[in-house]
Amino acid sequence: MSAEIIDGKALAATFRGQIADEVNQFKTQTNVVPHLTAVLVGDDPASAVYVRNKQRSCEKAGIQSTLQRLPAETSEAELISIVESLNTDSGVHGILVQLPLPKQINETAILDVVNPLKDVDAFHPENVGLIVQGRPRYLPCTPYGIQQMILSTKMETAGKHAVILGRSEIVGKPMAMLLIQRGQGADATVTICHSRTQNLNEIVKTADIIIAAIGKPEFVTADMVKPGAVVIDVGINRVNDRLVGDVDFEGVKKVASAITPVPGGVGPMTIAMLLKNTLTAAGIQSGCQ
Ligand SMILES: NC(=O)C1=CN([C@@H]2O[C@H](COP(=O)(O)OP(=O)(O)OC[C@H]3O[C@@H](n4cnc5c(N)ncnc54)[C@H](OP(=O)(O)O)[C@@H]3O)[C@@H](O)[C@H]2O)C=CC1
Ligand SMILES: Nc1nc(=O)c2c([nH]1)NC[C@@H]1CN(c3ccc(C(=O)N[C@@H](CCC(=O)O)C(=O)O)cc3)C=[N+]21
Ligand SMILES: [Mg+2]
Repeated sequence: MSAEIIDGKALAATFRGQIADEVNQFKTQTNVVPHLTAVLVGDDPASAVYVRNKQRSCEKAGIQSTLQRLPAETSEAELISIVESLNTDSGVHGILVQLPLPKQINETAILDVVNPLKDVDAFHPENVGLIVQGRPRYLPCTPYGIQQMILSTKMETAGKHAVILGRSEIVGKPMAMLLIQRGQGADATVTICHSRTQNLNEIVKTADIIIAAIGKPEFVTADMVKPGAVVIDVGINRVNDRLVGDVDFEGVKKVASAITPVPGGVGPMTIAMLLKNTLTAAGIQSGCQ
């Protein structure tokens, strides 16, 4: 038996096509071009991959995209003032500050100053609060994309045990929040594991759905996976100039019922959801929603 490969690249292309149509309609109705500005401080390898693909996808969907590259030595005060000027620039609808930030910059301090209406990552505490309460303004791109991928498998998630590896604000925590909500592609029973978790292998072995987001190449191996589990690989790791996930794909695909590849899995879906959020942001700021 070999797992169904969840083709994130193809699924994302379908979503991007729909979004491009909606962007077109939006432009005709409002004369406004949705505009996303990303800020990249220094150079993180996963961020570099993201930036490249994001720029291209925005262009193809008719969304204007700007990248502000800042040197690794940029101070927290300098970055705050750049974010503040984007906040008040009415031509910019979405602001995305690439994480991780260099050591001298406190990430929370930066995310707190992003205008919540322009926060297409959904990292601002107001947006996080709305997600936790089940009334999201924006859905966090990576978890939202993953939920769409799980939905595409037609697997029932209600009552299933989802084990998330990693507790970051960008993937692990918001993923748990989406999966415990009521409704389609949710209603799961969720466990979050992290670097202090005891008996991690035994916990993972009980999962119907495994979501690996720890940034450790090929950490999840076949012996940790219950036969028939759905395995989502979020990891983006560079190993000898090759992109590998957090899951040992070749081993795990022999026991899982469905699995996402890296590349071509979660990454492209993250970008598709970012485009969707940028269009939503332009709508909110043009009084269309
Ligand atoms: N494809 C996509 O769209 C995206 C991919 N990524 C990728 O996903 C991965 C995770 O990213 P991100 O969430 O930002 O990562 P972080 O580095 O912020 O967090 C990693 C998490 O994994 C936990 N962890 C680390 N080692 C272990 C271990 N041995 N056992 C159990 N838990 C462990 C950490 O625990 P603790 O909290 O205790 O330190 C932490 O909670 C990275 O490879 C990143 O590049 C990220 C975002 C989007
Ligand atoms: N504020 C913020 N928000 C993020 O969502 C965010 C971030 N910072 N920092 C970096 C991580 C990483 N991330 C990726 C998204 C898509 C791909 C992606 O497109 N991956 C392709 C790569 C294809 C290739 O070029 O080889 C794939 O997996 O197929 C990768 C990585 C978003 N992140
Ligand atoms: Mg930092």
